[in-house]
Amino acid sequence: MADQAGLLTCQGLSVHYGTRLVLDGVSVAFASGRLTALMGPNGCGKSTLLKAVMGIVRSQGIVTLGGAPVRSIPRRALATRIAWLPQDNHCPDYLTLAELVALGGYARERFLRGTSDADQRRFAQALRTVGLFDQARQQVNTLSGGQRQRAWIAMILAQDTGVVLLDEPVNHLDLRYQYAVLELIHALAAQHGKTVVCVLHDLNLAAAFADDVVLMQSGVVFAQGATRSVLTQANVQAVFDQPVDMLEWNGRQVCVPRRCA
Ligand SMILES: Nc1ncnc2c1ncn2[C@@H]1O[C@H](COP(=O)(O)OP(=O)(O)OP(=O)(O)O)[C@@H](O)[C@H]1O
Repeated sequence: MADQAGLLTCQGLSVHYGTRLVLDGVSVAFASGRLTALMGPNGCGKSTLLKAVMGIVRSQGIVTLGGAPVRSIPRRALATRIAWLPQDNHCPDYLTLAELVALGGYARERFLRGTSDADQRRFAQALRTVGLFDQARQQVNTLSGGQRQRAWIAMILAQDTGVVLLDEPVNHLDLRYQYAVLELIHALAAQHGKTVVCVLHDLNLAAAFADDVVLMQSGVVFAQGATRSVLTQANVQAVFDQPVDMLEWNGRQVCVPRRCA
């Protein structure tokens, strides 16, 4: 049974940027132990939904975690329960990889105590997991785009929260690391019981790794549920305005876009 403490819900969530409504009454539930892919065309509101959950943008509606309104949770406590990896991440030039990952443990540090041995072990393990342990002393700005992306993922792992929100975490990654990182993200849900929400553009990666899909269009939820029931030819064509074939291969759905010309 899903852990209710990790249940993240949005009820009637709306966001305006200025006078423009970009999220229109979104109601979704993200269960623990499951990897949910948040999908939809560019500009449909995926990042805005994650920002609204984190309270980064002003919203109407209610977000709850474990039944309690997220707004009622103090920011520092929230950082021990929800980790959010935005789409574009920047850090000061001088920061090393080890220092970046250690930032993930900041919310748990106790006043004047610094980091514990257990924290240090967790940071080292996070770096090993993303294959960057040997680069720990290297400055983040000297890493390649893909290595940098893995460094940020290590920071999120070091934060060790029950809920993990990832905005396009496999951007810039080569084929091997797309799969390695998504295996890892899937394991966070499947083996560690975390609630994992991941913005993905690649339908085939979603079909391979996601338990559930929330498919958005123009600020609303077009379909949500088990991956297989959401990633249908009709849904995909309607939302992306692109003819596709959905094939079955090795018990998995494969999306093949059709060339129109
Ligand atoms: N700070 C902002 N001010 C004004 N409009 C914004 C702002 N941030 C996003 N928008 C607009 O809100 C809409 C939703 O943006 P959002 O970034 O949530 O989309 P998305 O689904 O994550 O897109 P993508 O797949 O391209 O990352 C877009 O039309 C975008 O231009």
